[in-house]
Amino acid sequence: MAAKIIDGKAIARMVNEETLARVEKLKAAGKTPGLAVVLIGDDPASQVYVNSKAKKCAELGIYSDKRVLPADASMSDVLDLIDKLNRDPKIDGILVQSPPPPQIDEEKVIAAIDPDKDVDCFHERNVGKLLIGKTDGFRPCTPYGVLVLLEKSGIDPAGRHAVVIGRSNIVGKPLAAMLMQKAKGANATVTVVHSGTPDIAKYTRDADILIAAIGKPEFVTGDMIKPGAAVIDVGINRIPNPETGKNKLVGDVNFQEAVEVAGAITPVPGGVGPMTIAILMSNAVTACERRR
Ligand SMILES: NC(=O)C1=CN([C@@H]2O[C@H](COP(=O)(O)OP(=O)(O)OC[C@H]3O[C@@H](n4cnc5c(N)ncnc54)[C@H](OP(=O)(O)O)[C@@H]3O)[C@@H](O)[C@H]2O)C=CC1
Ligand SMILES: Nc1nc(=O)c2c([nH]1)NC[C@@H]1CN(c3ccc(C(=O)N[C@@H](CCC(=O)O)C(=O)O)cc3)C=[N+]21
Repeated sequence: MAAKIIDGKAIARMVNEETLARVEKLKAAGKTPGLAVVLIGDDPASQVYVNSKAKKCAELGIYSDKRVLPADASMSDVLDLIDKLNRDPKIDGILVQSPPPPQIDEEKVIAAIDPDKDVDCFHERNVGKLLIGKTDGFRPCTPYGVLVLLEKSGIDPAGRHAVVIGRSNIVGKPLAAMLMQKAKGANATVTVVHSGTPDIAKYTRDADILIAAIGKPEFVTGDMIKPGAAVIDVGINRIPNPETGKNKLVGDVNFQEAVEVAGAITPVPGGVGPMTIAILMSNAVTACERRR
């Protein structure tokens, strides 16, 4: 039996509607939330993301300030810009598109962002708060997007075995922290597997909720999934499509196989991606509500 398809676009639309109402309330009080998106270099994939963020801002009435620095920008160019944006009263949120070019030390850039404007939730202060369960402010966009997808699909992680493939600072690690969190958290039993794990399938086959965030096209095959499990595919990979000669977008999960085994599954595109943007917008509005 084929799995239920979790519609990330529809759930993102629900989140965006709530965000729009919050924006309207702020505007009625004379406050317009503002988001700065910083892009260093001209990577085409990054440009697509940055433009879709600006477009969503426009749709929701959020002021957006897109700043593009040349690919050979220096560390001090970037830090000067961050400093300006930190002090700009119109700007509530700052996002620096990842990954930056090699001469830029991403860790230092993130550390320079005012934590109250850190809508990605990448700053060590916000990451630390997340880990100790003090999420009174921002939640990281993609991991929180995953939790909202589960919640709105009626899948409660409490007491279930959640297996996360990948341990990056922006997806796997914060997601594992949020899934295991007790108070106001998902209260799941969490296993994290990664490139240092021999026999990954041994763990994934026991997962009630399986989340793939590795950046390897169609890595998760049908035989790695427990029948009836919820499968959340975070991966965004562009691979050549021999039929059209162009690139196509695939996730970290072999959808064709997985859909036959899983109980519920997110597609790529139209799964986690739209949620990431929706939570980012919500965080920008939260930043405005808190700052002003
Ligand atoms: N939909 C969305 O909104 C978003 C999608 N993405 C996508 O999600 C994917 C993951 O992103 P991100 O976390 O940033 O990626 P990173 O490359 O930063 O991290 C990948 C993680 O997967 C692990 N890994 C890589 N290959 C394997 C393997 N063969 N077996 C087991 N583990 C492996 C790595 O292990 P190790 O730690 O040892 O290197 C690492 O922990 C990408 O496709 C990215 O494009 C990312 C952000 C948002
Ligand atoms: N500072 C920073 N913050 C990020 O949040 C961040 C980042 N850097 N660097 C790159 C990753 C990736 N990411 C995505 C956002 C939306 C979609 C998305 O909307 N995807 C659509 C498809 C879009 C397409 O067709 O390319 C979908 O899945 O339906 C995907 C990926 C955010 N990231």
